[in-house]
Amino acid sequence: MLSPPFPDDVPTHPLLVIDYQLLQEGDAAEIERLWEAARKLGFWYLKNHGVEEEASRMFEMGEETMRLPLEEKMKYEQGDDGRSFGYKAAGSSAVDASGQHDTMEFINVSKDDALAYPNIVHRAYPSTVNERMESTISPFVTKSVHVNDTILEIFNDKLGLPKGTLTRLHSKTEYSGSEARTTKNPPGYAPDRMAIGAHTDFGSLSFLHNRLGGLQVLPPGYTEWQYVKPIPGHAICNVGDALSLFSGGILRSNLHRVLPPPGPQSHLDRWSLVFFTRPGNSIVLRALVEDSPLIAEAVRNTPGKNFEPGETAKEWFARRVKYQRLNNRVGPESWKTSRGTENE
Ligand SMILES: O=C(O)CCC(=O)C(=O)O
Ligand SMILES: [Fe+2]
Repeated sequence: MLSPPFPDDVPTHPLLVIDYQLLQEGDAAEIERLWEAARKLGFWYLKNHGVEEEASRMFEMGEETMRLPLEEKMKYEQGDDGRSFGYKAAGSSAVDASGQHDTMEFINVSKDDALAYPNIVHRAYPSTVNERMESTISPFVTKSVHVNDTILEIFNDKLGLPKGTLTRLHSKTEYSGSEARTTKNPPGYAPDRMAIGAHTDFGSLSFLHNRLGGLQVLPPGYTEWQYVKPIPGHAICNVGDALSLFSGGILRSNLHRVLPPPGPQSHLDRWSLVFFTRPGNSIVLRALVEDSPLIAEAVRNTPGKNFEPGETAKEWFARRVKYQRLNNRVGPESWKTSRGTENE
């Protein structure tokens, strides 16, 4: 898919490029660079991840799904009770406290549903999803889980946690909010109109595939949003709230948002694809202070911060999704209720 280049006259933020191949080989210098990226910004590029073909097929699945009549897609809508799985129509969520609506549609497929197919764990999906569950979605999910698990194991060691701690919190045997998401944002909106509002991700790790620009980060100490330039073959990875809480804030869950693609890309449909790894539903989100002296020390050194929101991963996730939905909005306080680690 050839598209006009990302413009060179907009502010971009460089991310460290991490080589997944080297991570798998246990390369100490590469692990150190990943550790730096995850603590300082919480975002990095990942190359040599081996999921390019599966990602391309996921984009095809997304195109087939978004081409369905809106009425058909709405049969699989995520609803207002805080569930993410299913279809999210453009305009159903707020992008800020004023209640401005988002412009992006999603299809979210649960990891559990993809891997159990044709059995249903959580819910049913449109025909275009079902037709590609085995050929496209399940292989993408399986590979993405493996990439994120590899990174979680590295963080486990660097955080000084007993072996297998983070793996256990993201267990293969417990259902979770982990999901694959394909998004579409149509052209025609003002260049500064948010497609998705400023947020931190809700789970542990996000594995994002972008073709066009539009993703922006607000790096620590900055007051101006910066674009993250898409690089062919490079995924964009980031830390989410759950992992930030587990680590006592050592790992950074950074604010980001999506605008229309800048410059000559602005007249195109913008597609993106994410795999979100989230903890098992029953896992209580809190700093793992008893398991790691490093985490205990990090918490001691940031006395103003609350690393114990008193929610399970499922509750945290549902609250955040639910109160972003405009159907649940009663005022600016609804946006506040939907927040995670953003304001800390
Ligand atoms: O589309 C993108 O580039 C990012 C999407 C995102 O931040 C999200 O879905 O949480
Ligand atoms: Fe995000």
